[in-house]
Amino acid sequence: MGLFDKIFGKKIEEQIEENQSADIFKFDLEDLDESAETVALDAELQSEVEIVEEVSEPVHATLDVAAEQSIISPELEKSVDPVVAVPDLTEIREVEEIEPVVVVEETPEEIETKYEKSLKKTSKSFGARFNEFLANFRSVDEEFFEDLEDTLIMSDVGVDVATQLTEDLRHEVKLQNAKSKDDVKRVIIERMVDNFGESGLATELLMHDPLTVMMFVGVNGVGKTTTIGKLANRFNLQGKKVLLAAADTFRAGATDQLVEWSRRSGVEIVVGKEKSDPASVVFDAVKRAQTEQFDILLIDTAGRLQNKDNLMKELEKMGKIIKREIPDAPHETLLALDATTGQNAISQAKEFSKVTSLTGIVLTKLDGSAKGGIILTIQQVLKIPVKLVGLGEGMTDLENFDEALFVKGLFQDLI
Ligand SMILES: Nc1nc2c(ncn2[C@@H]2O[C@H](COP(=O)(O)OP(=O)(O)OP(=O)(O)O)[C@@H](O)[C@H]2O)c(=O)[nH]1
Repeated sequence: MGLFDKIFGKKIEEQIEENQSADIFKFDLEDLDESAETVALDAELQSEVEIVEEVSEPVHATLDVAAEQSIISPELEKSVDPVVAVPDLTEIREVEEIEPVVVVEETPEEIETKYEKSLKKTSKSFGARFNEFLANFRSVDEEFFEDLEDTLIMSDVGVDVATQLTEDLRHEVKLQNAKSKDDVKRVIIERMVDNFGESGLATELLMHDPLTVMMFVGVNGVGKTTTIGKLANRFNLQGKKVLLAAADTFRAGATDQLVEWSRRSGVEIVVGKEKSDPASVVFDAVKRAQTEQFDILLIDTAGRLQNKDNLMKELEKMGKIIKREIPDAPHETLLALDATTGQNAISQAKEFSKVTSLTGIVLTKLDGSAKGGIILTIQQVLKIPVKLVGLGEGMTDLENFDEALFVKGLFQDLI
């Protein structure tokens, strides 16, 4: 049974044979394979990593809950160089000291309503385009399919997916002998929904015992820090011991922002001095997470696509440091993408895929976007599962990605 049947519960005609030509996926994931260049880089990084281990006692601090001032304490400000040994300022906050967070368990209905509300803009623009297209419907001819392809492209489905879908629909419309406007509309939506459901990608976050390490990557401003804050809060409410690592030491203010989220969600954080080596923050955080038996470590990173080589080196270095302690970690490397950027998000995903192996996508700002249709492209073209969606700026506005709720929110005005 296709996703369409599962969601909308209506009987559909027999599906045409699944069209699975591998070459519809223009994005070639073999770019991810380790190249000779990467291996050479490893050797180079190896020596850097050693320095981190031997020389650097990473600078870290835990926010004093009461303190309103900067997270960098006076002692830390005085320390000359993060590579030179500095006093260990880390302290673990007692759970009692942490600000109480109101626990509100969401019902499935509430989650569904959230999806619906967040997808309003997308489904409105989707619906409007399709209704306009169908209003011009005369007959199923070549012009019809050309217009359909244009409509799909304008709906942020992406050129490759639009072309493939149109091709599928040519067969399907014939097969189902769809002639009337309603028949055609129905076939189009069925095919789109079922195509989506056929991705077969696992959308759940991968959790590991005793420690789950999740690394967040993405360009500036897409919502990494906010997502980490929301997730930290969620895990904390589930009774998990959560540690944050502020490994974006490049952008002034990035650490402060994450510290604020740690305070709001009531979890601990490891921070580095501004411009210190992000890998040393990661190293320290992993060590602490292990020795102090944290359940989850969430790592925030800097995203500077304008400098791909540096980004690659930095992510590789962090990856090596994590793997040295925990060979199968990071268990998740999640790319945050801003839904409002539409197809640009796809280009970002392709670029990041080249520098690091992604396990999933967090699609943020779905609530402010009319371009939620890009989820269809992300899953079909990139073959990377969307695992989380950001549905607002609030602490609880993060949901696991649910295909059925998404599709329902996207298409229900058209059914
Ligand atoms: N409406 C909406 N806003 C969001 C969502 N997620 C994040 N934002 C907002 O997006 C802005 C940027 O979010 P950040 O979390 O700072 O982004 P970032 O990727 O960490 O950015 P850098 O720290 O600069 O790398 C903030 O104003 C957030 O409140 C979301 O799901 N919905």
